[in-house]
Parts: sequence; C-alpha cells; structure tokens
Amino acid sequence: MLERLKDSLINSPVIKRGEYNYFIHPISDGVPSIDPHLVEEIAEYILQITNIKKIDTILTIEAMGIPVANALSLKTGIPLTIVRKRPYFLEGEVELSQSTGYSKGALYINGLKKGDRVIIVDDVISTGGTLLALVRALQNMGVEVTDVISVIGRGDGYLKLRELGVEPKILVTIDVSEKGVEIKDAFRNQ
Ligand SMILES: O=P(O)(O)OC[C@H]1O[C@H](OP(=O)(O)OP(=O)(O)O)[C@H](O)[C@@H]1O
Ligand code: HPA
Repeated sequence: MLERLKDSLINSPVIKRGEYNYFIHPISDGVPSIDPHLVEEIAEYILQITNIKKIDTILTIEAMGIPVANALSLKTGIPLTIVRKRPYFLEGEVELSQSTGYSKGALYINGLKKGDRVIIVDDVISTGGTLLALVRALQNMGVEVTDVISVIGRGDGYLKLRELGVEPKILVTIDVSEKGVEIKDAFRNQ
C-alpha cells in the first residue's frame, strides 16, 4: 500500500530552513514535478479511509494541499475550498495566524458558513501549528470538521489536535534528519 509514496519519500533531499530539517518532495513542494500516478495512489487511498458522504466541501490550504485535494474533488464531484495566504476582504472572511517550524503568516478562510461539513486535506503535518489554528477557527465559525487528513506526518505535532477533539489521519509517518528521510510507519489513526 502507498508504495509510490513511500519509495519517493526515501529519496527526498533535506535542506536547512533555519534550524529546521526540511525535506523536499513532489507532494509537499511540487519539486521536481508531481507524478499523476502518485497523486492517484494517494487520492484512492484517502477515499478508502474517509467517509465523504454529506460533505459540503473538501477544504485545503494553499499551496501544497491543493494537488491531492483537487484530485479528490475531481473523483467525488465534491467542491474544493482553498484557505488562502492573502485576504480578499469579503464579508465573513476569517483570518487566522499560521505558524510552522520555519515560517509564520496569516491564513484567510472564505466561502464557509455555520453548519457546513468539511474534510480537511493537507500535504504535511509537522508542528501541527497550521492545522491546529485552522481547526480552531473552523470550530469557532460553527463549521463541522468530520475528518482531518495529512498525506505525510513528521514528529508528534499531530497530538496537539487532540485538545480540539480531532485525531488526524496520517498516511505515512516519517523521521527527518540531516541524513535524510526515514519511513516510520504507514497509516495511523484509522
Ligand atoms: O504542521 P506545521 O508545522 O504547521 O506544517 C505543516 C504546514 O506546512 C506546509 O505549509 P507551508 O506554509 O510551508 O505552505 P506550502 O504548502 O505553500 O508549502 C504544509 O503545507 C502544511 O500546511
Ligand atoms: O519538511 C517539510 N517539507 C515540506 N513541507 C513541509 N511542511 C512542514 N514541514 C515540511
């Protein structure tokens, strides 16, 4: 299962972003290029582990959640909503702060309202800062998050989401060091 994903992760280069060991991979960076068969493998797998019935939209975060979330949208006919990194100043726009292991910035939610049911799909969960802030903002808006799915997980930042009652589904867990990427395990939290 997920052989393409695991094989491709093992060969990922690692660079320093400050103190942070940052792996570079097609799914998390679009670099060097994204193999559609890899996206297909991931999207098929996600459809096996989540219930997409009665979902209003698939929610993802600019930029690198988009390829997998868009594949799911095309496969299911469920719309895609993208949390953006710039504001549109529309009525109802919700701003939140994003913090990762190497960056800080703002995210902007548009197009959602109280009572909407969403699944969140992102490429990586690491410190958990991004998804924690997003799920908290959505809960405050009255949006129901039925599943949180990350293709790749590193570290134990995913545990932070438990304080919001959320157990993220992570397809492949890795360790990243200066030496490279190591696969820890495939899919947890089913
Ligand atoms: O768990 P965390 O430590 O918060 O890290 C995870 C986030 O980091 C990346 O986003 P980034 O802001 O780098 O944007 P990108 O998708 O444009 O690469 C990734 O897409 C996640 O959203
Ligand atoms: O090491 C990383 N690589 C790519 N995307 C990421 N998002 C969080 N950490 C990483």
